[in-house]
Amino acid sequence: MGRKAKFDEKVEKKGPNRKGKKRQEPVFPDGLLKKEPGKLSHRQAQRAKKRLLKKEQKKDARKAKQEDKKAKNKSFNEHSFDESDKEVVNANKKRQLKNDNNVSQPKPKKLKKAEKEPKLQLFDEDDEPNLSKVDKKKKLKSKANGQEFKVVKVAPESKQKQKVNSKKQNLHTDESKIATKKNSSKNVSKNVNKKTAQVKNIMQKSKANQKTKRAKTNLELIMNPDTSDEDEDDSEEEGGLEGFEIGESNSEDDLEETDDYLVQQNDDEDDDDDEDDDEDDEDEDNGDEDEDEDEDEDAGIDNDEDSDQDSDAEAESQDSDDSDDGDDNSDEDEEDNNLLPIEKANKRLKKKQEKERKLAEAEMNESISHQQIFNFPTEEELSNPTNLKDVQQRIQDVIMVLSDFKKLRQPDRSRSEYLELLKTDLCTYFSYNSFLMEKLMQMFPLSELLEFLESSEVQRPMTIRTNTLKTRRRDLAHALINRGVNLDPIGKWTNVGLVVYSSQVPMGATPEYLAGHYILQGASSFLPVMALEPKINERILDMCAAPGGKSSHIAALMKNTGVLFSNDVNKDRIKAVIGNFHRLGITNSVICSYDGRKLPSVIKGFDRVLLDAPCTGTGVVAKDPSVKTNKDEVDIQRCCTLQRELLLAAIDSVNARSESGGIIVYSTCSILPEENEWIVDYALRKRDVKVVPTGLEFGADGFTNYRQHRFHPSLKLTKRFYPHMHNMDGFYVAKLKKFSNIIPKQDKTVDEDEEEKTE
Ligand SMILES: C[S@@+](CC[C@H](N)C(=O)[O-])C[C@H]1O[C@@H](n2cnc3c(N)ncnc32)[C@H](O)[C@@H]1O
Repeated sequence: MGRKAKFDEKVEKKGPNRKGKKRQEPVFPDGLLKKEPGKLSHRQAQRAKKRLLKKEQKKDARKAKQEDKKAKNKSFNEHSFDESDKEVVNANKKRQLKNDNNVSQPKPKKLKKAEKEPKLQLFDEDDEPNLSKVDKKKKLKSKANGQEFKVVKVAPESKQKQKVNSKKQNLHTDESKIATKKNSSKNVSKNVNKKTAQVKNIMQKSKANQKTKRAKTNLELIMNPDTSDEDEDDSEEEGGLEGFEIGESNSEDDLEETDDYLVQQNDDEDDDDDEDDDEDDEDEDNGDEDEDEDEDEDAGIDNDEDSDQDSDAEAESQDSDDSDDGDDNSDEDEEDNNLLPIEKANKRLKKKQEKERKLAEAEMNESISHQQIFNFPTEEELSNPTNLKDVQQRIQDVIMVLSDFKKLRQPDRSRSEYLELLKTDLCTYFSYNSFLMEKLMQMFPLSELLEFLESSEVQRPMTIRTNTLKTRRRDLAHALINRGVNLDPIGKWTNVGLVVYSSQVPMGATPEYLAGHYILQGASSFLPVMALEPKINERILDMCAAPGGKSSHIAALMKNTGVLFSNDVNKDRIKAVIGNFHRLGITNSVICSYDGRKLPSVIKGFDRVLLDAPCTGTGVVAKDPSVKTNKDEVDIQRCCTLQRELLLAAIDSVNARSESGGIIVYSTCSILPEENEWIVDYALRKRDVKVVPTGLEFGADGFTNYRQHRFHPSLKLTKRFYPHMHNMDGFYVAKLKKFSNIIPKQDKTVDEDEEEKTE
């Protein structure tokens, strides 16, 4: 229950409406209600008085300044001014004074400069060769300060007002800015000679320009009579009127030319960069005149300048690599003062892009010209050891020549000579023996060969496989992360693999490892077992199992059911299988040590067989760099023969009538076709088997053509994996399905042919 408010008429009601109702009509003194029109209140009168006073002071100061300046410039002006035009003329003089600052001692100096045209063209380089860009910028700033310092004394205004006026002035000059920008891009590419010609033109045009300039001044004054001289500085810096001050005329002219002139002027602006420089130079001279200027005003301007300098400095730091642009930049910086920050940034970005484009072009041209002059090394040069950098360069050069052999070859050199030179250099650079390098050169296009060789130098990322007999990947990952292991799933293609980026503990000694929750295994080693697709309760043979990585994976997929025969001819290596199986909790296996070739005579009838055959290991050179140098033709031949025999034995061990299987997977960690497609192609001819898809979702297709050899088209279904393509060890996987247990009659001549082929 809420409490009821007690009504009391004496208590004043609250709330806007009630209050409004109750409030009496306001009573004002007579003076306020019956105010005489035009009569100001005391306060208003005071303000007006103040304003008037201030205006008077300003006017006086301006006049004093103008007179002072007039006196100074009298000697340079041929025309006298009418007293009746004093106001306008004074304003014109203000502008003229500023312009005069740009062209110190205007007429004589400028004429002198104009006479020395070549010097004008190379202002910064010739006159100030030792000035860095920063120095030049500083100098420009000091010039700018000088100008504004003087100007402020003529028309003292508060900093705020100056800013407002400056904005007004900017608006006023927007038209000219647009014209300038439209034309500046066209004009950037005009060369220094043109500028010289323009200086001459300037001399000729000066009279007309002077008229127009003054007309513009008048227009500005009409539109914005309070505009400070600082604003005028801005507009003139932008409009680039300086180049036209050489003319002598100060006479009053029509305003009609103004707009046209402004566009014309802006057209010319960029071309007159060097002239601007000269005038800046002269400004500096003028700066001396202004040293006695008003300190306060100067400080105000300086603050503005500081902010400009800050933004300039920032822009400069962004664009520091443009520092060699020298005088062009200085001019543009000055011009940039009138641009919005975004416009400045855009301008600089464009400039930078243009510079980068030119650099790239130059680099390309250099590279082409370098290539064009690539000389085949002499015998002496070849026999003398060169440094690796030179070898690397020569590799690139030769690859370039071979890529456009007709055009870039040396007429007296054959393609095979270039290839031989390339092989020698590749062997030197990557430390391969000549035989293996030749094999690789036969396999890959040259550009890909380089990629392969380079990636084969890099260790693959460490990967582990979760032992699903003991744990789940998520739990394992959690446990390892808690131990400071930085890891991720390998990829979508496996749900048991983890890639280890870094670890605070040795990955082969964590409690999880010792407990058998995972095994260290390269990602490529997952692939043959995935292709095998072991099923529970099957009889599976791993013919070459040691040290047991793939075998344990098979056991895990069989979920410790059925029987897994893990065989390896090497009894020492078999010990590693035993150790691993104990650790991983594998209980469905028989570990044996037979020569795989003889196994079918001992045991057969398997649902599936994995033959992870002994090979040259050309896919794992990052792991075992000795492969690069210690494998020769004999090794390959020996491997191939063994691989052929082992594969036939593997096929013979499988029961073609297996309900769930009849599958053979052949794999190697070699990328040589002799050890892969060649072997499978042989088996296709020897046994009643067919190549079936591996079921692996990635990998390059197996070869069907290799040099002069043609393999069965189904070999396309086999898969190749490369370090440079898949970021894993080089690997080969083929999956076969056996259709009959009948072994076709042996044809000895075919075997002999095969051996000849290998040779
Ligand atoms: C590439 S390794 C096998 C690696 C194994 N699959 C694994 O994942 O840990 C090749 C193995 O074949 C074995 N081997 C070589 N000749 C053999 C043969 N005639 N019979 C059986 N095994 C053989 C080697 O001892 C070697 O352990």
